Amino acid sequence: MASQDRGNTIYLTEQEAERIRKRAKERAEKCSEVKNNEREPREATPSIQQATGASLMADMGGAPDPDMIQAQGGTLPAVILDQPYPPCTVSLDELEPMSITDLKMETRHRGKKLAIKRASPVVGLAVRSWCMVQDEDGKETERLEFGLHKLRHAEEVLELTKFFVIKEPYFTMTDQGEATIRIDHPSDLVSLTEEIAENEIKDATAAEKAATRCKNKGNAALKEQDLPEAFARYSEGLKIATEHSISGLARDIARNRAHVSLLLGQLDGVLEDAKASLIREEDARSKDLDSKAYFRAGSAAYSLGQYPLAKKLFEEQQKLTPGDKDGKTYLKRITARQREQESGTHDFTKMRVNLTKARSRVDVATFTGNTEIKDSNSMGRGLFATRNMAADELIMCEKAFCVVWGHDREAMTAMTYDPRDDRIRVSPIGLSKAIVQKLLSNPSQIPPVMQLHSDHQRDEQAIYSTHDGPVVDVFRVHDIMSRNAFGPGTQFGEAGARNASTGLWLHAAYINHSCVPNARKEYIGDVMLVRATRAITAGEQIFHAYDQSSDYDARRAALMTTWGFACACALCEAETSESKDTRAKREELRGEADAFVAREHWANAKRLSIVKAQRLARGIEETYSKERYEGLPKLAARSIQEWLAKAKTRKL
Ligand SMILES: C[S@@+](CC[C@H](N)C(=O)[O-])C[C@H]1O[C@@H](n2cnc3c(N)ncnc32)[C@H](O)[C@@H]1O
Repeated sequence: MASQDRGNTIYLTEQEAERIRKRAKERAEKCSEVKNNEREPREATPSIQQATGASLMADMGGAPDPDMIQAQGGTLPAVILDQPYPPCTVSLDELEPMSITDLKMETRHRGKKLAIKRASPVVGLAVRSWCMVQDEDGKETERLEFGLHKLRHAEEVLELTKFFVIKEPYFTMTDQGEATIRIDHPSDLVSLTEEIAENEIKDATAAEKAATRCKNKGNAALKEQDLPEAFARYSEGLKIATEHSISGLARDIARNRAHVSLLLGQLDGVLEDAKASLIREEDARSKDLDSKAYFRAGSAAYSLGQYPLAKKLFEEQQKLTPGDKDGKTYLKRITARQREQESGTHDFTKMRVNLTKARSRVDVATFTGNTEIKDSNSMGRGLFATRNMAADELIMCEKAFCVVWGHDREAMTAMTYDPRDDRIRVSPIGLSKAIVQKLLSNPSQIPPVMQLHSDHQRDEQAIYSTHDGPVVDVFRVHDIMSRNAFGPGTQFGEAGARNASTGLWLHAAYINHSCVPNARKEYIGDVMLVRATRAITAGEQIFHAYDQSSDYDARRAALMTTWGFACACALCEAETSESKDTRAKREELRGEADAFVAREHWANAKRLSIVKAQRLARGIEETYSKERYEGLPKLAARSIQEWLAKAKTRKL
């Protein structure tokens, strides 16, 4: 079995594919057999010993990983999506406590919460991690598994602390038939990172001492570059200081936390904390501190692409510390971004020149002014032109919401099996991990991402946050990524299906496919440019080609597997109405022509080669009926025609 990965191919033999399907089926059967059964108690000591041994092995890189499979040329993870379920959307204080002994097999314990402590080291595997956990009193032991989204700020969540509360725990089975509590949605696991017990804080003086201790610990962690720890300590201190109305200290901690959040890419939080930290007094020190807060908030607004807000914040900063050079530089950049955003007049040459592997994320504004999103009938929503555009004109240009480059550590490709349609696909799961992380860090971005198309719509009312933080449905992110991600190509030389670069562009995601498109995509780093391939009139729908293969069967199969639709464009209609033999003959000739192009470089072409190329081109063209293909592209002849055009420009 071959699976297409946007140009590259990963092969999975029929036997391997069958093994994945069988594993999924057997697990589903076992789960339904044991549904609602009582949990079988575990013995603490051997369970913990087993996890400790497995963790050691994993750290040494020698632990057997049941998720890894052998595919063409090496191993890669196989992820069975199982039946997706939604994340918990209520706050901890609305859930009823339960204990490990209350767990029922194959059950999502709705309305319940389970407080646990980690009782073993974490076994960190490629896709999921697991460990042993116990009730708070240590009497019952159970296995806990965290799925694909197990990391936060590149660290194992299960290792960040020892104490957790699981919201609406899901008790199920591993593929190997072992009982386990399973976390898929990161928001279903609340880490209790607080170090100071509430009963230690007896009065305002004790509260001030405790909050100051947290602040100092946060500062020390920041010095050590341990940002998650600094964030946790500042958060704890801020909570104590706010609850006890110690306003000066609360402002100091909020200002420091804004700095850490900026470094962690938690931009929404920077804006909130920086605002909360403002002193608004006239003395020099207060002005200086407020200037810092405005600078942090302005930087966050800039990174979020909120240029009018960023401008306002940097102007405030300049009032407090007139002439500050860094603030001034930002104001200049904001003016440039606003111009780009309004008019689409970007300096693409400069963008290209400044692009490097290390600086692949380009500092430019998104421009969408020539387009609008509207209903596109059978294709769902689509992108439409709001004015006439000439051939080659820029229709839109957009900075990626998220890109994972092949050379990034996060790049990870897996074979995913989806029991909902029984298909095995090559999935850039590194991208869905990165999207989930970005959404958890920036909850304001959750609605625009969740509004994107997916085949599996949920009808329940979407809730994107609780008192415990943002809620991200990871199954939905996976479904959305599967239908909306594109590859920005091999701009930095990396190649291969295993580490292909992929990204998500939120506005361009509304562009539908046609095999006879009126637009083409180009990339400069993480920026997608969409240009008209012919004149476009206002009101016309914009189309680009998701798949450009000239092989009718391969193209239609890829459109169905990767994108879930059967194309009904004029070219597909023409090809569908032809006989199989005609299409097969054309494919054979295209194969010959492509081999010729690969063999003979146009720059060295002799007269004889040109004659041969002309014959090949003619042969392909003759397979196209004149009437049927009137005004339609002859895709199979594309590469040989391009070769001929280039060869003829040379003087022979
Ligand atoms: C990237 S999204 C495009 C925007 C999408 N139509 C929407 O409503 O958000 C890709 C999905 O759009 C639909 N689509 C795109 N081109 C199509 C076409 N030519 N015919 C039918 N459906 C199409 C398919 O459902 C596909 O998975």
